[in-house]
Amino acid sequence: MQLQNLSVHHPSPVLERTPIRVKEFRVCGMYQVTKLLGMGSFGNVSSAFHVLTGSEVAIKMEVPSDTPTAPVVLPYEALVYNLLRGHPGIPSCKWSGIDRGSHILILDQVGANPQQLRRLCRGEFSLKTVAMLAVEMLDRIEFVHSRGVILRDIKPENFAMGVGEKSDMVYLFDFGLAKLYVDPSTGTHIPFREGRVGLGTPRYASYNVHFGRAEQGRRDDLEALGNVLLFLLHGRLPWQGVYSPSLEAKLLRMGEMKAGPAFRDLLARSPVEFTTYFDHCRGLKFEDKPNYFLLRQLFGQILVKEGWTENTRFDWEDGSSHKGVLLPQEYKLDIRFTKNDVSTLQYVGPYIHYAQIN
Ligand SMILES: Nc1ncnc2c1ncn2[C@@H]1O[C@H](COP(=O)(O)OP(=O)(O)OP(=O)(O)O)[C@@H](O)[C@H]1O
Repeated sequence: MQLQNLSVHHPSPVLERTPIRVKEFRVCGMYQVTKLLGMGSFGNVSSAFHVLTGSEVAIKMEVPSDTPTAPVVLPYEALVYNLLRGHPGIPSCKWSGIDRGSHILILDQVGANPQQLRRLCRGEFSLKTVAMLAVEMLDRIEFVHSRGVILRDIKPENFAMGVGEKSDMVYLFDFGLAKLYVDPSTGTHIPFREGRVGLGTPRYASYNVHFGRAEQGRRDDLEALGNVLLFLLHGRLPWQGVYSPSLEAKLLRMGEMKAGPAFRDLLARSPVEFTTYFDHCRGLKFEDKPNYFLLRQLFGQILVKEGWTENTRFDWEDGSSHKGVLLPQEYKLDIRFTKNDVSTLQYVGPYIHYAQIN
């Protein structure tokens, strides 16, 4: 297929769905809410635009429960966004506070998450695509860790491509379960605790989490990312859909699978770099700093093995040139270069700008 023929703005027959309408109203007097983007465990996220500038944002709202002791998450998440302010690939927080009794967080909008993009790509991501995403995701996680924060809920749905001019950027968002692993008053690592089970999303959680070694650290975020990448590569993880009479038993069973032959079989069906990746993560002690560079290198190695070289160059109609990899069908995940370094990813294809939930 002629790359020049790809029209980025062609509407998608697959994704042209009727948007879920929410009653139109304004937040903070200036943001006109238009539609629902998603529902989380703590509230709804809606799309809105600024009535003067027209800029589009995502508004996360949490209505406090009637029970006064019930935890409120959004003000806490706003603090984390402030800590992470200014880094590319983290939505910037434009405002947070209380409006008409609801906790509000106004954020940059993000687009399709890897799960949705995988479905767009006929349910299959190439190894190159997974490796390219891995490099970017590792960078986001390293940044968050560098600010003294661990995520504790790494899952595909918490990553997304940007929208508009930022559609070439992998974003990391949703910091509702994030936690400081560095004590700000002493600068020391938080102590290790045992006993609490099941925080985050069990499908991707590190095996430690299943066995009550639940005070998570940087190693657990990275192990969870490894599980996310295996999921994106294979489309399924062996511990999905295990049956157990109780949640506790199920978590234990999943943990056993992550520590046993089911996991080894999965690694045997995956590039050897994944084994090195998990060996590194699981070899870390609680307080150890992961070697992010080594982990990124592993996926760079996969890209080279897959035949991706810096000389694979595509020239585009608008005069730009970049280097990329063809996905199944007409979809293309692309690495765009700035100066002489791999910097961002971009999906270029007829449907891609319609990949947001609307
Ligand atoms: N900045 C954003 N731009 C676009 N959509 C967003 C944005 N933030 C959240 N969403 C959408 O809303 C959904 C729920 O948001 P989020 O994950 O932040 O909420 P949560 O209550 O923490 O949910 P969860 O139970 O998944 O942890 C997301 O999966 C996504 O579809």
